[in-house]
Amino acid sequence: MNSWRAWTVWGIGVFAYLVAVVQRTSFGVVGLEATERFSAGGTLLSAFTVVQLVVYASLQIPVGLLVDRFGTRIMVSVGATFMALGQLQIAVAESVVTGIIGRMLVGMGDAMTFVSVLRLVPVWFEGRKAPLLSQLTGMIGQVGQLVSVIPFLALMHATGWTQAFLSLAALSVLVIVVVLALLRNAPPGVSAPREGPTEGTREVLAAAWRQPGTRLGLWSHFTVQFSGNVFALAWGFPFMVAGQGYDASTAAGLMSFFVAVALVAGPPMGRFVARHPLRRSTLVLAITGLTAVAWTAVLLLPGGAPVWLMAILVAVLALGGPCSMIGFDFARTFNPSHRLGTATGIVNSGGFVAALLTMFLIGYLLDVQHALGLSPGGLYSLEAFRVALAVQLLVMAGGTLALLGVRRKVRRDLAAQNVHVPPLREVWAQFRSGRRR
Ligand SMILES: NCCCC[C@H](N)C(=O)NCC(=O)O
Repeated sequence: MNSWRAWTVWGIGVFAYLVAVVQRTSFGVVGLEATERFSAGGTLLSAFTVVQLVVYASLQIPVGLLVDRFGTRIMVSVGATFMALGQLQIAVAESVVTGIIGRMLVGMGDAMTFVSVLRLVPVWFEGRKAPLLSQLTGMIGQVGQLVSVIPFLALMHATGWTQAFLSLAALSVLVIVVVLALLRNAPPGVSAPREGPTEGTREVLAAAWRQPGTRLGLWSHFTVQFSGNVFALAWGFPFMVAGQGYDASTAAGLMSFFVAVALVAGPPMGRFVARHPLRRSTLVLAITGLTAVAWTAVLLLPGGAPVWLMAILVAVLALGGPCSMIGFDFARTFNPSHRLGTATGIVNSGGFVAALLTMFLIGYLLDVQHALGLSPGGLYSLEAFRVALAVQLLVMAGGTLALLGVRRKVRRDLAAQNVHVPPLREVWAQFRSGRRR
């Protein structure tokens, strides 16, 4: 454990995840070229993203079950195969239907990667390192977005659509080769997933779900991550440009700021979680509260939000990504290792289901206001956005209530094992008397 071999295995897993993020985000950065190639407008193009996300979210639990049975090596190489085939398909696709099939294949492969890679951490490293390494996995993977925005876009402009997507397919082939050659599910002598207790699929799923810690992870991921996803993947750009009237370069700058904050916030959050495991859900609630306050300020300010206020909102939204990794920490610490993939899959479905639901509700509310003549400024007017985006507060409130309910159950179970979580006011009083002394 913690040997150079562990670091090599983890490094390969992280590389596979980074490549999955490149594949996931590659289509989004070539919107203009895609509009031309598929002769499709904005709504049809957004179908590519939505279909990909639906496939990704719906496969999380099956993938979790499969990784517990077959292990990371097989799942990541099968995932990379799907992504290579998907990008190959996109490279030659000329119609919307064939393009969407390509994105579905990419979504399938992408779905198999993160949950499988995260499973390597507790198997190859000692427990204290796990929160930080999980954060680093998520954080380094996000660099894949930058690979899409900079070298991939440059390649697209230099060589054209087909060559650029063929190169991405080749990148996933490289992942298959490296993973099959060097990645191992577990260190020698440690039981690999399929050698664990042989529970049936239904038993594993039921046991992972019955564990309140898994549900605490699910609701944490659900509540704190979705708003950032909705902003970055769907409505942030139209809201800033069409709703607030920012120019496109300011909006693009704020999007880059989002990625930068998400990258920087990971390690401190990992260290906080390692030091204060009993305060994990409090951190989730605090970031959710900040998100709600920031959205309320941006949506209520008469005459639109100044750029500095939007930057604060963007920074808070970006914290949601690393903070959502706490959900996986709950899955890891409350489940035995042979059920970890399943529990992680359950948790990971939370944020993405919430994001899809909210993206849909926002689009629906914009359409309804327009159809009823309630948005005279147009479909994407600031007034229409104020109402539509406010629906996020309801989704956040629902997630928070569910989180608080299951947290009570988790704390009761902990108390039965003699682990008591001191109330925050007690911790604060101790902290103050310590400082005075
Ligand atoms: N530093 C932000 C990492 C966010 C990771 C995120 N919480 C997540 O759920 N990722 C799943 C995936 O497949 O990317």
